[in-house]
Amino acid sequence: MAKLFRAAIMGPPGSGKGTISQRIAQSFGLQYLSSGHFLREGIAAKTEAGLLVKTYVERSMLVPDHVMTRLMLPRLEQLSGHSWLLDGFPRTLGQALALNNLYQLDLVISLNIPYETLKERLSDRWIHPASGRVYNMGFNPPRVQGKDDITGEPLIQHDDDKPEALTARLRHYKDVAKPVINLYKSQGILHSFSGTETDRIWPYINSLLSTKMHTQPSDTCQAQTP
Ligand SMILES: Nc1nc2c(ncn2[C@@H]2O[C@H](COP(=O)(O)OP(=O)(O)O)[C@@H](O)[C@H]2O)c(=O)[nH]1
Ligand SMILES: Nc1ncnc2c1ncn2[C@@H]1O[C@H](COP(=O)(O)OP(=O)(O)O)[C@@H](O)[C@H]1O
Repeated sequence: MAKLFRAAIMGPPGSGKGTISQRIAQSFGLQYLSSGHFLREGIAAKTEAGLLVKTYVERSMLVPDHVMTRLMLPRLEQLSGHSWLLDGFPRTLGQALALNNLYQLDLVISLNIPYETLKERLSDRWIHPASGRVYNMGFNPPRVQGKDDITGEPLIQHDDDKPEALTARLRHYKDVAKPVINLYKSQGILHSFSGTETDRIWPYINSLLSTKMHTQPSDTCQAQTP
């Protein structure tokens, strides 16, 4: 059997993790798991996990590590036999160490995007809540304004994408992400990308993954894009 490929993508809110993950999933056939989307799905379906995390997610506060690992690690177990890409998990050192005990990641992508760019993008971010598909009125607008391309259902904006919530979110992201980034740097698997446009960063990520996965081919499972 081909060697499985396991990757994670990190970056502040609005840095393009979801956009790039969808491209990676489509191009390379990895299973894509977004922690934020997974949590919101549970909240919408009122599952036990959803009820547990609701107050944290609604206030943009980090869900405690022990809850997060209890939810995410069994999801990864279900993906055994597949190559995967994680977006939004691990977010803290505690989560990274818990993941590390079970899986050795092959690659971590870290996105460095200027603050002004993040602010602009998020004020214009629209989401299809059921699937997690992301739009931006300038960069990738829906075909019909305010409607999801696939289902035609209405798009929404997250409250925590508003500029007043953003500065605190970004500061918090940096503090929490630093030890995680240092861990992956020390393991030699961290690849950082800087810029203001996803379309300019994407060719570099595409080429990195082609090289890495060529020497370490993924399984042939279907991409599961949200
Ligand atoms: N203008 C512009 N918007 C972008 C670019 N890349 C992504 N976006 C949009 O910026 C917003 C944030 O991107 P997203 O992938 O959701 O970021 P995440 O929070 O890191 O997952 C979304 O509305 C995207 O459509 C870009 O290069 N230019
Ligand atoms: N790994 C995680 N650890 C703790 N909380 C998380 C994690 N991933 C997601 N969350 C929760 O879900 C919310 C939404 O996550 P996400 O969609 O990744 O948004 P963002 O990156 O824009 O903050 C976060 O504000 C947080 O409450």
